[in-house]
Amino acid sequence: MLTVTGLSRSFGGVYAVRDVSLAVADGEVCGVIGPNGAGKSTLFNLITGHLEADHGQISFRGHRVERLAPHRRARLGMSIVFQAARVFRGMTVRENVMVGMHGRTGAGFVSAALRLPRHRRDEREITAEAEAVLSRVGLAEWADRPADLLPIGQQRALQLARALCARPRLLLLDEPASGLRGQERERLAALVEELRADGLTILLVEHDVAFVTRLADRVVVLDLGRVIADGPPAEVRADPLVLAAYLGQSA
Ligand SMILES: Nc1ncnc2c1ncn2[C@@H]1O[C@H](COP(=O)(O)OP(=O)(O)OP(=O)(O)O)[C@@H](O)[C@H]1O
Repeated sequence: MLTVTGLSRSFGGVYAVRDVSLAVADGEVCGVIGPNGAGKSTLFNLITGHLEADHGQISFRGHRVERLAPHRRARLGMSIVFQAARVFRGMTVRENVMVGMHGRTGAGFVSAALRLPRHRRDEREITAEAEAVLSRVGLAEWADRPADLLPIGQQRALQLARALCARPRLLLLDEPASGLRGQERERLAALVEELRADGLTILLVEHDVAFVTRLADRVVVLDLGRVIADGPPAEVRADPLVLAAYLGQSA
């Protein structure tokens, strides 16, 4: 699904990501962890196209994408949930999902303004699809509530719903557990597990090691911009290099 080869990016002569290679197989949940400043966010932004690499290649579903703009990578099937993403205030949960879907329908502004039959059909389809995606993330009962009044865990689920509307092949999650407490974190983990069971491929960049090692089939560990371990969670957790990287940080 995704292959990253020899990817590097520096800021002011200091490498944030250095010669990173990794591969994510179809249907896999791949986690990326690492201590503070390891290069996780930089790697995430290089893969999505929000940062440009100095060197290296990124292949996505057989296409070379490292020079493509983010929206063109999205069109190939990458969908992103950003850490800092917000919901639209003053809109309901359902509207929050629908607003991103309008760009995808065939009928344009004129048919919408004149309320032509094609526009009305599109509206019906969009509403039905929004309902489906909200059920998928467990928000169906919240559809008519103002989105900004949802608890943070459900706002995170709403962001996932919006990302799913694009029918992605690869879902990229940037620190999805940040700011979530016990039960909310559990619910998000269950949701990611369901999406995996549906066959979605997921790249999960996350600070919370327990959250990642529980969900991921494979974990890539970064430290100081480099990959220091890559393997099944149990193996990675016992790796002396990984332990040293995290212990070094707490020391
Ligand atoms: N835009 C930037 N300009 C300058 N330096 C940057 C920039 N972005 C990242 N860096 C540096 O690159 C290194 C890696 O940062 P990055 O944010 O990718 O790490 P991280 O693993 O996501 O860290 P954290 O877990 O703390 O969010 C850090 O030393 C950081 O200071």
